[in-house]
Amino acid sequence: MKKIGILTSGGDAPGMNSAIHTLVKGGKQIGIEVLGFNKGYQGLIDLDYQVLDVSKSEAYESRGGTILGTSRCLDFLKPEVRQATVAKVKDLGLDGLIVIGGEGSYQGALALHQLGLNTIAVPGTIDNDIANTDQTIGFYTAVKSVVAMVDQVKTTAASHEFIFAVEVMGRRAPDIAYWAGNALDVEGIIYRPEDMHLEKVLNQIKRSRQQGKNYQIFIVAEGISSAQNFVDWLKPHLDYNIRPLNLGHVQRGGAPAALDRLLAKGFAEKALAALTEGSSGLNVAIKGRHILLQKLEETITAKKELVLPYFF
Ligand SMILES: Nc1ncnc2c1ncn2[C@@H]1O[C@H](COP(=O)(O)OP(=O)(O)OP(=O)(O)O)[C@@H](O)[C@H]1O
Ligand SMILES: O=P(O)(O)OC[C@H]1O[C@](O)(CO)[C@@H](O)[C@@H]1O
Repeated sequence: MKKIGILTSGGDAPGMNSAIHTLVKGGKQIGIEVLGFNKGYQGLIDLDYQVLDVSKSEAYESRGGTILGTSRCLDFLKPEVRQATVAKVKDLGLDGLIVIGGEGSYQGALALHQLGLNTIAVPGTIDNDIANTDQTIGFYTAVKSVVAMVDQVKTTAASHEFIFAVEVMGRRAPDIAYWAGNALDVEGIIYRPEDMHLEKVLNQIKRSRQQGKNYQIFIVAEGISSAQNFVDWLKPHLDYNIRPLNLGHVQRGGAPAALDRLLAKGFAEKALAALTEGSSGLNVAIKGRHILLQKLEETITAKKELVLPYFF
């Protein structure tokens, strides 16, 4: 094996650069050239890449985002585009590819494997929306950011006796809402459709006020409701002021937490070893303290669980 490619796809996630650096450094150590395709699958289609060296990847290793850029590439959804792309990258002499991304990117990685390009996927998304792995790269950092931002809004909430509906990211999975909401002392976490239950929410507010707390926080997973929609729904039934707060893309920013850097390094080492041994159609994952390889086809169809890092 002489030449491999790597790309980041879907939303960026803090820790992607740590994974990239580990792959570049690891590749160098075993004499493999590492091409970084720019802007996700778009770079693969256009053969738009950079030859990565350790001095560059090292400089960005501790930063958020991705030095390769990323995209949501609609062209890659077309089977004929994927087929032509595989032919082109094989002509380029590429022996294999590592895709770092979320659930959608996994679908793309599986398609490439089925077309005969050796491909390994690495879970990189703040959403933690991939089945059969405890965490994805970027998730810890996003939860940490959400907790810090909600802590920050508490003082103004208390001063004005406001209720805040705080919308957090997670299109297909409410993990950020669930973890951050449990880490914080909030009145409610709206992470399932049944949590939009008027009587339950009003009781949560009443109980909190009776206990002497003069502000309330509801964490709302974006897949269930927007902050504004939650406010519009609740406001007619309240005697208190309520405000929407959509935390938005700041959740994807910032430097990766140490745990995300560790995870990224472990994932990248495992993925590189698998690719260089000739494996394909696999993804890396973490279960408990073990980094594992799994079949992409099974991961994509498996049911995603929602769990905290411990059990009560
Ligand atoms: N079914 C599919 N077949 C082939 N490629 C796909 C498929 N679904 C998604 N992709 C490719 O993967 C890209 C990223 O997918 P998507 O936008 O869903 O983000 P993601 O990887 O799930 O990350 P995030 O969780 O951060 O949003 C898409 O833009 C597309 O190029
Ligand atoms: O940046 P975009 O394309 O608006 O995507 C936002 C989506 O990406 C994610 O942040 C995941 O990367 C989701 O939580 C969110 O719904």
